[in-house]
Order: sequence, then structure tokens, then C-alpha cells
Amino acid sequence: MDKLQVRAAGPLAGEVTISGAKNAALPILMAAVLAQDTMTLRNVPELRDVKTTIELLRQLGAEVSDLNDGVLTINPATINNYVAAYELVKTMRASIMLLGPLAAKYGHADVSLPGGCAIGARPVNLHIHGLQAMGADVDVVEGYIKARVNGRLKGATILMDVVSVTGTENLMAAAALADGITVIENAAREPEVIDLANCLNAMGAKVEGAGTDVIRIEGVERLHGCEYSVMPDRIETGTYLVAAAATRGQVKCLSAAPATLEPVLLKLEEAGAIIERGDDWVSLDMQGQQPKPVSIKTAPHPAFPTDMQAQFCTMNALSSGSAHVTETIFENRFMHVPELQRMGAKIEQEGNTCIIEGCEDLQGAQVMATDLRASACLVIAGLVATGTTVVDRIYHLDRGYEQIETKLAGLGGNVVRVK
Ligand SMILES: CC(=O)N[C@H]1[C@@H](OP(=O)(O)OP(=O)(O)OC[C@H]2O[C@@H](n3ccc(=O)[nH]c3=O)[C@H](O)[C@@H]2O)O[C@H](CO)[C@@H](O)[C@@H]1O
Ligand SMILES: C=C(OP(=O)(O)O)C(=O)O
Repeated sequence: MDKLQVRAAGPLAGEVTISGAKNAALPILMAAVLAQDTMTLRNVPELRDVKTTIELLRQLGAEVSDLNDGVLTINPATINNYVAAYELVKTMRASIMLLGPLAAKYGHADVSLPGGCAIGARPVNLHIHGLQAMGADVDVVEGYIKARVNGRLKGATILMDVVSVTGTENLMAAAALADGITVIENAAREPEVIDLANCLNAMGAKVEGAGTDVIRIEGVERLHGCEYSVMPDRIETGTYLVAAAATRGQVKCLSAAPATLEPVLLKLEEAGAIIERGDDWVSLDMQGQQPKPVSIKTAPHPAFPTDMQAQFCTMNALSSGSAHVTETIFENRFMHVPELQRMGAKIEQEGNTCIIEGCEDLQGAQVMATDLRASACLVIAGLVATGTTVVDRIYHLDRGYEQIETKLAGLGGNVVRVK
């Protein structure tokens, strides 16, 4: 199993090119199932989750090219199997996003229940209830969600009890082919929901209101293939900005979309960073200063994203004071805290809040990555710690960060992958 060996090498400095967003690419790749003919997707990141999605689509019978310099073609016309099997779904929860498109296009979807993961139970009841409201018969049998539709799904008004990103995306994609109008109330407003809506509209769908909490979809009878470029990854961007802040360095992120990460940029400014932004770039400069502590509370967009919480824990652990970090989205998203404590971080957890006392530096240790963003926060800690940090189980990291060791090395970081 691969590990990352990280050593401090002073402040990070330089430019890094941001990849396409994992959380936009995955729903878009799965929504390709809805098209009549070939989709050409650009800026697709080379990630383990993308490879898993390609494998899932191929198992359905779709003709999918290999990923070449960010370009992927998917011809869904050859799909003849409607089962997303446990073996792949268990490695990637986002596979649930095949449920809506398969049910809408083929009237038949058997998608393995994804199950919980390190950060929480992550139920999918809202995905199921929404499809039922659109007229699908949905049962959970032997670990599989089995959806059957007689004819077309019917447009419906759906109130989401909880704001769910993939729940909104699944139902929005399904509604694109439904008969009539679907209104999703209390919809997620994340930028990735907008990106999926833009792609669906490029395929001929009629989606309005994505990015607000009410999305209206007028179903159409068929969707065609299109060319679409996936938005830049706002969480990858935020991760490199925090890495530079924690090392008291400077970084310019290219091919980024700063407008999608405003809450993170505001908190970095509060930490003392000088942030500059253009349409497709954002830079951070700490001018050699230790970050100031910043309290954060995660919540659905446009509030502070849960996917940046772990990285901010590391930055606060290296700050000049005391901060509170409160997680309100997932019930178990502090698995990185004991690992940071092993590196000398002063963190006390009380329920869903961590109280963090900053210090000048951490000590290198052998640590275990428990999920994607926990892995990133441990790598950032290793960039500042004395001695060597070895981050184990980095298959989590490979799910969502393209070539992290190469990109960090380009900024002067000392990060080596060891087999
Ligand atoms: C592939 C992808 O885009 N993943 C992102 C997506 O995950 P994901 O879409 O799985 O997360 P959700 O937005 O659905 O989860 C938000 C909350 O809703 C709850 N819930 C969700 C669905 C449901 O049917 N019932 C229910 O109770 C969850 O347990 C959680 O407490 O949004 C999360 C929250 O921004 C991010 O951390 C993930 O990176
Ligand atoms: C939690 C995440 O992803 P996923 O929903 O794919 O597990 C993440 O990107 O931080």
C-alpha cells in the first residue's frame, strides 16, 4: 500500500494548476447515461474516483474512452445492463448518482446501497423518496436499491428535508427526462450543482434555478450528447491555499474559480493572508507570518464547506491563538484529530466542536489517513512538522487529489510517495 513521506522544507512558494472538480466530474459522468449519443467531457481530473466511475459506466455497457489529457468520451447508446454492483459502489459512495439517471432513461436501476463511511452514516433516504415522488417503485432488497419505472418518471414537487448535494443532483438529473415539471425545494446550492445543471442544459435539458434553493426542471423526452468542460476544483484550490498559509508561504492557483470559494477566502484573510483574485486565478501570501486563529462552522453552501474543515484544523493547530471548529454536516468528521494530536497538536473535542490551541510547530509521526480530507490535513501538518511524517492509507487521498506529491513538489514541498 502506498504511503506519503513528508518533510518540512520551509514556506511553500510558486504556482500550481488546479484540476477539474471531483464533485462536479462524478455527477456529470454519471448523467452521461441520460444522453442518446456521445458526450465529450473536458477538464476531467485523473483520480481514483473517476477511474471507478469509468469502470461502472463500462460495466453498464457504455463505450468509454480512456482519459486522455483531461478528455473523456462516453457513448451511452450501448448500455444494456442497469446494475451498479457492490464491488465498485463500496469504494465510492458517489455511485448512488447512477440511480436517478438509470431509472429515468431505462426505467430500471439496481444500485448497491453505498453504506456509511469514516465521516458518518450518510443515508440515502432523500434520493429514494424523491424518486418515489416521481412515480418510481423503489425497494431495498439484499443490499440493493431497486428502482422500476413504468413509462416515464412524472414531474413532482419535492421538498428535501435536509440539504443534500448528491440528493439534489440525482433528482435533478432524473427530472430532466421526466414527464412534466419537477420542483426541488430546499435544494443544495453548491457550485457543483450549478455545473451539473449547466451540463444537463447543454444536453438539451430545461433546468432553471440551480444555485438557489428552488430548482425547477421541465422534463424533455430525450437528451443529446454535448461537449462540456468540468469546473475547477474549489476544494483542491482551498487545500493548496491552506498548505501555503500553514507554511507561512505564498501560492498562486491557476485555472481556478475563486468565485466558488468565497467563504474559504474570507477565512484565510481573517487568518492574516493577503488574497488576490482574478477570474480564473487566486493567490495567497502570508508574508512569512504565522496564521492567526480562525473559528469556523461548517454548513451547506454558501457557508463554510465541510470538505475544508480538516485542513483548517491543521492551520489552526499552527496558529498564534485559540479557535473553535464546529462540524454540522457529518456526525463523525473529526477522525483526523487523534492523528494531529499524535503530531503534537493541542486539540480538545467537545461534541461537534474542537477547541484548538495553536503552536509554533508540530512533530513528524506515522499517521493514518481515514478519509480524503483528513489525509490532506495530515500532509499539510507534515509540511511544517519537525522530522518525518509518514501518511499511511493514502488511497483515500488518491480518490480526490490529482498528483498531489508532484504539485506540492512544484511549490517546494518535500513529499515523496513510497510503495
Ligand atoms: C460526491 C460529492 O459531491 N460529495 C460531497 C457531497 O456528499 P453528499 O452529497 O453525500 O452529502 P450530502 O449533502 O448528501 O449530506 C449532507 C447531510 O445530509 C444527510 N443526508 C443526505 C442524504 C440523504 O438522503 N439523507 C440524509 O440525511 C447526510 O447524512 C449529511 O448529514 O456533499 C458533501 C457535503 O457538502 C461533501 O462533503 C461531499 O464531498
Ligand atoms: C467527502 C468527500 O467525498 P465523497 O462524498 O465522495 O465521499 C469529499 O470530497 O471530501
